[in-house]
Amino acid sequence: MDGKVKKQKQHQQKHSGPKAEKKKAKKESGSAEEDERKRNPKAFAVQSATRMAKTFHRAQDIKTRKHHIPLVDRTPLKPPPVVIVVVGPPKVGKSTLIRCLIKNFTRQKLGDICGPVTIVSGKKHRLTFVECNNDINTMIDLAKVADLVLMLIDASFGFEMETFEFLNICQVHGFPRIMGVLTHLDSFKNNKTLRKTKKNLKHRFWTEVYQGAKLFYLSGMVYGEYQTQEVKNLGRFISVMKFRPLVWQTSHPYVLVDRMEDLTDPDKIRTDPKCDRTVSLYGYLRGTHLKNKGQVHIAGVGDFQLSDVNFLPDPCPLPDAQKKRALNEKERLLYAPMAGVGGVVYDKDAVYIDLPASHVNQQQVCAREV
Ligand SMILES: Nc1nc2c(ncn2[C@@H]2O[C@H](COP(=O)(O)OP(=O)(O)OP(=O)(O)O)[C@@H](O)[C@H]2O)c(=O)[nH]1
Repeated sequence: MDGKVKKQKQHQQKHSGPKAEKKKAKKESGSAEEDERKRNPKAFAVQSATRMAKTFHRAQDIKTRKHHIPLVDRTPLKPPPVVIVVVGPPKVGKSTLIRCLIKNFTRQKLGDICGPVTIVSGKKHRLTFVECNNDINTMIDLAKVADLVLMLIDASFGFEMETFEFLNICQVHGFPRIMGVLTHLDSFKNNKTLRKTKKNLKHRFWTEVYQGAKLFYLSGMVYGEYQTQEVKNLGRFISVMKFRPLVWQTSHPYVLVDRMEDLTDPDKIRTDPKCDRTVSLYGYLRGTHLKNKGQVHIAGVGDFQLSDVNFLPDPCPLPDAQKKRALNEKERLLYAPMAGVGGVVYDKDAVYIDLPASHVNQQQVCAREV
């Protein structure tokens, strides 16, 4: 061979003649698919009735899911943080899970979980974690305001009364989104039992919540924390989740108080410990507009009249709009005033800045030098 490759003749499409006309007619009628079905009926026949039923059900499910009555989206441009309530029987791992999720999002370690903890989890997302105590009043209050419920279940024990109680309470004001989390999976030594338990609990959970409800598995602990990858997956799932506003939540103004300040004169309290107190409550306003001087109900306390409503700077602001994918360290904010972290605390008349111990020492040294 002399190295030259002979060029193949290219296919020339016919534009005239009987074949071309036939093709053109076929194209215009658009019955190619019909034709195929006729020509090869076996390929399009139902192979398995079960699979066919499943496909049909799935298609119908997706169709009906779209049939929701459209709701007016009243959320402001910068929506308040999403409320995530962590529920479960005692010692199931609620505090551990919140601590791990906070560490996953903000890279900060929190000691005690006390009151709501708000974090910036993404460019447009903020989350508020609340641990639900196992008394009926807390459950009722939190079921109303929850956007997402993380329902912790001790796999070595199974479902407990607290879980069912909370589920029943949830039905009153509209069901928030519920996600199950199985813990204590490391107590199973036998793989077969573990698989069986997981399956049983999953089906039980589906019966209680809805078919196909998401259930996460936390398969063990490393140095007192859940496995990083599992927590990361759970965090990712939470932060991209979409929430359908519940009717109760969109028709009422409500505040999940994350900080309280007693403004009563200490002298007055000393002389009469049961005197009327003046308190200021802080929190993000959710739902509808809150009227100044209006009547409010404080859960577990009673009905009161507001003396004043004020806007305060956002203690946990979203990052400024910038074109980048992830948050930087400065933007991963954490606000948990009841747990005593967060750095900056806004009061009615003052701003407190928490300085770490090392910082304080440095300043004192500087002052002495001066
Ligand atoms: N082996 C094992 N231990 C766990 C697991 N989850 C939690 N624990 C342990 O269970 C204990 C209780 O965890 P917490 O996070 O304090 O549980 P809690 O639900 O907040 O408890 P209360 O606030 O008292 O209701 C801790 O010592 C954890 O180390 C798990 O998956 N496996």
